[in-house]
Amino acid sequence: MELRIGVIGCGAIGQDHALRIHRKLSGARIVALNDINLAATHAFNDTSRLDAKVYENYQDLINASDVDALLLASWGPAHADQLLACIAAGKPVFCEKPMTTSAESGLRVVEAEVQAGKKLVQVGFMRRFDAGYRALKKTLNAGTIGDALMVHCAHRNPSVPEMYVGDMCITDTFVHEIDVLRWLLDDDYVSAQVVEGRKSRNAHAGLHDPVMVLLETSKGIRIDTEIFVSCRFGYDIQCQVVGEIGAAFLPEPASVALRLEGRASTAIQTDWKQRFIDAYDVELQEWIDATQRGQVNGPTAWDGYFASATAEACVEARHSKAIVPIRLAERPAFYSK
Ligand SMILES: NC(=O)C1=CN([C@@H]2O[C@H](COP(=O)(O)OP(=O)(O)OC[C@H]3O[C@@H](n4cnc5c(N)ncnc54)[C@H](O)[C@@H]3O)[C@@H](O)[C@H]2O)C=CC1
Ligand SMILES: O=C1[C@@H](O)[C@H](O)[C@@H](O)[C@H](O)[C@H]1O
Repeated sequence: MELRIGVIGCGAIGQDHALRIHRKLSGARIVALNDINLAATHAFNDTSRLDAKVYENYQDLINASDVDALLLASWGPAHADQLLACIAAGKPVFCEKPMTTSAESGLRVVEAEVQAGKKLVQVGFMRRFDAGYRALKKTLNAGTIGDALMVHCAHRNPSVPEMYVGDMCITDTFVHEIDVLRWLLDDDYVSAQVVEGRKSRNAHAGLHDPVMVLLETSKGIRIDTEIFVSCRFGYDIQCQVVGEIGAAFLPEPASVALRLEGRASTAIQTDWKQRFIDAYDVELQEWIDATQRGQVNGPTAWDGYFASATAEACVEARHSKAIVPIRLAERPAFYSK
């Protein structure tokens, strides 16, 4: 039976996800849409020929009897209340990152799910579904480079809009590394430090760019990440794990090598949507399949809470210029691995 999905938040990624479900993936259908921008949602419904029902408020959409599961792609601050409504209705929900914008609201989602007694929430950390990260994890698990000691990462965007300000480099951008490195290393973080360097002339007024985040894990692994969102040259995601006897690198996206006019070159991607396009497909297809089996197979509400709590500690570390311990609530047995 087809999974009937309602989408809440029909902006950039909400539309992308709705279209990939409509055109590319199997086992599901978009039957309902909601967004605070109703006119744009009607226009999207018409131009994409989804033929979905447009709801004026998200509660009615969540409670509709012909909606089996929800896809949340509204702005981060709206996620917590919308997730709590999905859990109250007992419906599975895929929620884009960040799950919540504070540790406190993340914990409320975790507690509501535990109370409901059934895992319903999956968080949109798509890098866990990327073929390159999966290959890297396989290499680490095989012990090929010995135990991991250090990780060097970079998260570079060519530019960001004027509305991207303040600590979004951590809460919106670095949150991907927070999740994927914890999954990759199978380890939790114990402390965070954030260092600001020289500001790039290309960073807009509301932004100090780049910044560096240093994390330490419970096994003592040291992670450094450069976050540089006005780097100009491309959307460049780097991850190098250094082990006792070798180093393992995240594969670069495939690109034809050119020898031309006295130069050898390969292209660097410039658009985050293209860099992880296959990962988004795999992520949502696996979510549809698992939901139909009544399971959650991807990042859970606990992972979402963990990421929000770590991001919060990083923000505190940035402003205090101190090394901040990462303290979490006790993990409920409900989320045991
Ligand atoms: N996994 C990934 O790589 C990516 C994830 N995201 C995440 O997806 C979410 C949406 O991001 P974008 O699509 O880029 O933003 P966007 O601004 O293009 O779209 C957000 C939409 O949500 C709507 N909205 C806001 N509050 C709402 C509410 N209370 N109820 C219903 N609709 C509401 C807005 O009107 C807008 O249409 C964010 O949480 C963002 O961090 C965004 C880009 C990439
Ligand atoms: O989630 C995303 C954006 O919201 C964020 O702004 C970008 O920095 C990330 O690379 C992208 O994956």
